[in-house]
Amino acid sequence: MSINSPAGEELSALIAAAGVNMAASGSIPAIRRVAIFGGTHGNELSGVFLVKHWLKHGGEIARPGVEVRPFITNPKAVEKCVRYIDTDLNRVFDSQSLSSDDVGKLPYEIAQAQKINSLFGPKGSKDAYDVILDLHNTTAHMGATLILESSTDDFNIQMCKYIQKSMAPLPCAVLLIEQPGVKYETTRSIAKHPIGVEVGPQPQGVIRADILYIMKIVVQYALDFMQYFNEGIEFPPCSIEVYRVLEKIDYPRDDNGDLSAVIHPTLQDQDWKPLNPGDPMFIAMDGSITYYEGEETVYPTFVNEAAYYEKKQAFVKTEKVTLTAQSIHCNSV
Ligand SMILES: CC(=O)N[C@@H](CC(=O)O)C(=O)O
Ligand SMILES: [Zn+2]
Repeated sequence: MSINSPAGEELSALIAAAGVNMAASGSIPAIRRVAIFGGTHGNELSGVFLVKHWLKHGGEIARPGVEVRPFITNPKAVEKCVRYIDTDLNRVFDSQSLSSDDVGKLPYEIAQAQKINSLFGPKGSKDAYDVILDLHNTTAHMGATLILESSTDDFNIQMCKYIQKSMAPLPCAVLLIEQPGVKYETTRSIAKHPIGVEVGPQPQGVIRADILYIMKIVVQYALDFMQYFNEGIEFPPCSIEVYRVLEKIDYPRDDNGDLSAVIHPTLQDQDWKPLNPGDPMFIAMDGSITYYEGEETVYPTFVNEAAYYEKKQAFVKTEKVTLTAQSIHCNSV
């Protein structure tokens, strides 16, 4: 069938209606500005340590034709080794906080968010950085995890695929936090292609060499991917399995809001493993157990994350889904 035939025209119209642009398919500008954020939470020390290291030894993250800028995003929280001073920096990159002009009276992290947005954004604009890798640690047994905020960013899906292949046989999960109601306005969200790097388990205020090493190689593979992309390598269509966040689950609590049960031992450290209907979730001091009563198997993660007690979150339920990306290549080689 020729593309000029009436049937061909019909087909093109159908393809156009489906939102597929055949001519520009997968053609993306070169990556020119990349930021590596550490200390978004001041007590997650792998990212703080790596960013401080790279501020002195920039050669390790340098890539031809790319500005790679390491940056401590919450210096006061880093100094005090706390998650935040006034409010969680990784929740305040919404348009209202970013435009609030109560200068002088602003909570520290809101002022800091505005400063970061003017240096690396503005969020949603053409001047925003191309990629931001934001480095976090978790007290949960998640291993290496990449956090995606969009299921349709082909560049990021391809980058996740590349990092996963490079890490093997070490696992590298991908968590998709796109769900309305669960999604939050992250520091990295000001970039065109935001990626969270979450590695655990590591206690708050502690650095473990194994966790540090995993975080370091994830960043290096991400930079390698961007370099190959800029050099004109075409990445063929791919698919990745991701864990899509469904909902947060809180601990059982008493009338005062205090915990009345803790994570059950058979769920502790079992991030990414199936939780089936009837499986234990929590156990109280009298030995009574709260069971999972849903109908579907789910995959819990962020199980017993220390920072989430105040957020009323014992773990998040996820489901496994497949994301696909079309082939991508750089349009400015
Ligand atoms: C433990 C931790 O801080 N996790 C991050 C996850 C993310 O960056 O999306 C957060 O809650 O902001
Ligand atoms: Zn964090």
